[in-house]
Amino acid sequence: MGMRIGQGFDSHAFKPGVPLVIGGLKIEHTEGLAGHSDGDVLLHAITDALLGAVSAGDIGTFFPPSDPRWKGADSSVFLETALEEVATAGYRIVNIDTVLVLMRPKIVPIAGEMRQRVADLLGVKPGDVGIKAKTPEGLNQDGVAVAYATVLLESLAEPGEPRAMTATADIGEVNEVVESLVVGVRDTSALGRKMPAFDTDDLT
Ligand SMILES: Nc1ccn([C@@H]2O[C@H](COP(=O)(O)O)[C@@H](O)[C@H]2O)c(=O)n1
Ligand SMILES: C[C@@]1(CO)OP(=O)(O)OP(=O)(O)OC[C@H]1O
Repeated sequence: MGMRIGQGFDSHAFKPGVPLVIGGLKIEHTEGLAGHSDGDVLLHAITDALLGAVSAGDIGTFFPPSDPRWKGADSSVFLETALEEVATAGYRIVNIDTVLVLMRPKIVPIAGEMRQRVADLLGVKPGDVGIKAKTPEGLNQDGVAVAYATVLLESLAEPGEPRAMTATADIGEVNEVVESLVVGVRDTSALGRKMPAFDTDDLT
């Protein structure tokens, strides 16, 4: 069975006066994340992990930060495109694991809800989504939220199930091919090459 792995990373600085959105969830907090879009650091990392797994580029190649269409955009739009790329390449998600690195807010109390929301957006079961969080202890990055995502994909074709192959051919063309093969055999002998002689006496 064909498997593919992808990884994604993103970071956004905290900024007062904007809503905090992580993993598609609006979270009650004093600040949000700065960004051209809604700044959803987790969905951006997952989007890149999915695109990377099928070698389809990255979030910026599909949605350049210079394009005004993505100003304030809901990041689930980016995720949808990545999911389409995965499906077009012939894969589906096996599971996804993530790490959020941020000082505040505490993620564990809302991790279950976030897992459900991310699973819904990805079209997978909550049990196939990992949400973990760490503080940026010793990194001097208290004003930043960072996200890492890893995704495992499997081929849509069942193991051992050959891909359907169909072909049509004109009977005239088939006859021509058969004839050319027969002529080819004749030609071989005509070139004077020794043909293996089959003698029943060789069989003991
Ligand atoms: N924003 C965060 C950060 C951490 N947690 C939880 O706290 C645990 C300990 O984190 P350290 O960085 O101090 O090792 C971590 O394992 C999480 O369970 C959190 O919920 N939200
Ligand atoms: C999501 C996009 C969309 O304009 O912009 P941002 O919201 O700034 O997010 P980032 O992860 O910095 O860059 C990727 C961009 O494609």
